[in-house]
Amino acid sequence: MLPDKDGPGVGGGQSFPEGEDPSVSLFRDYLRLRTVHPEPDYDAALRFLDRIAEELELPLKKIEVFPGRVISIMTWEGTNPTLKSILLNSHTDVVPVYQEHWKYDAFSAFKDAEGNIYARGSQDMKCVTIQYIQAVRRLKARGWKPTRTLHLMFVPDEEVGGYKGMETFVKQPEFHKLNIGFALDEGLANPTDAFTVFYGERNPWWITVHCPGSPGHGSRFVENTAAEKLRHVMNSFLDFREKEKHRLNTSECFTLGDVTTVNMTMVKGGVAYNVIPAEMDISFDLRIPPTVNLQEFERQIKQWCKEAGEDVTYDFAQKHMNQNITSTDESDPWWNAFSASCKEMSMTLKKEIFPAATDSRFIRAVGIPAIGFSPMNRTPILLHDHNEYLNEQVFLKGISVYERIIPALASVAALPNEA
Ligand SMILES: CSCC[C@H](NC(C)=O)C(=O)O
Ligand SMILES: [Zn+2]
Ligand SMILES: [Zn+2]
Repeated sequence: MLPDKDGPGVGGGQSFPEGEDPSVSLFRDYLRLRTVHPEPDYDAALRFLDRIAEELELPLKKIEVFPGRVISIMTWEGTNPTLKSILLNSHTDVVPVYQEHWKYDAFSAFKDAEGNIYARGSQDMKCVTIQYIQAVRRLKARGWKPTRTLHLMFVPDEEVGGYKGMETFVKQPEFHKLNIGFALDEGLANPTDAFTVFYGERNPWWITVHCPGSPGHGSRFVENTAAEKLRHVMNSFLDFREKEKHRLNTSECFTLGDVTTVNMTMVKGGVAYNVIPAEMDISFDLRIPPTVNLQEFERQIKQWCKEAGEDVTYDFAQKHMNQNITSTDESDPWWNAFSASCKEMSMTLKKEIFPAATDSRFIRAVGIPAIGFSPMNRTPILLHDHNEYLNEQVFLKGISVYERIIPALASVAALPNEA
């Protein structure tokens, strides 16, 4: 049986397993593209998007932010293009896999008897890309037209920090010309009936503390060693970690996004068993909620380093300082449009701070409200994990969800600053 409601062409000549919804087939085709780090096949993604743009009869603009790093923007112009536009953002890259731990080939998009589709990117976030596309396809098919312009943006390199993607692009004139008023980007699955929405993110700080010390023979009690300082630093950070963990575990209303996490992730130093090293480095991944005073927090780090001993210094590989959050007040027109359409579909929303970092942080940093949302309820959180999967029914429901949310956002009445 061939698919029905989306009509022919959805699969673009790709696989159409018997009886399968064409949106699911398209999703599985996209999952098979190896846009995986460290060498993502971005050309395959660009060819795929070219094909989609042709099918949807929408212009596709490509901006090469760095060599080989292209941002594609598919635009559906609104009937009132002077109003601020809506951004539907998704990244095209995925994180690597440990294939030996997967039940199926991570790039075969295998579907089991329950309809679970296994593939890297099935949750993070190729599902959302295809859901945006299929929602737009359905809206076009039924003759609906947006008032505000819609931009579907497909960005590279989110999984490696976004420098050659969104971080740089938001500072370019081409981005500002898009005149974006509100953005949707990725969220996380929710194992319950509810859907999680993210209105802010914790700031990632990746810090290395350098502990210099007196070298010497490994058989002696040398004073002022690098290791003693490193132990002091390690204890200060990890004691704080315990306190934050306790705060999370004892406060019922807290989620991970509400506390600071600290993880010691690297230790470097030493050349031989019997040579006391002249320096040791210790690195931490810190994630800091938007409610924390960042200046005060850095003063605390400085103090820990001072207490650890002479000449202990630190530097940052990542130090995000922007603490903008997106309004989820019912009086906010964007949030109101988003949440009201979810309510109409009887969806329960759980508002949270995203525990890790997505491209939304760059969007919010330039003053644009952004909500992180991947419509996946009744689904375990498996992003970056082995055997990442998404059930086809949950995936299909997500298309219908966007079919309601997109018109609601595109129809938000002119705001006072747009009049
Ligand atoms: C700080 S750039 C790295 C971005 C990555 N994002 C996710 C979602 O895993 C992270 O939070 O580690
Ligand atoms: Zn992601
Ligand atoms: Zn990811």
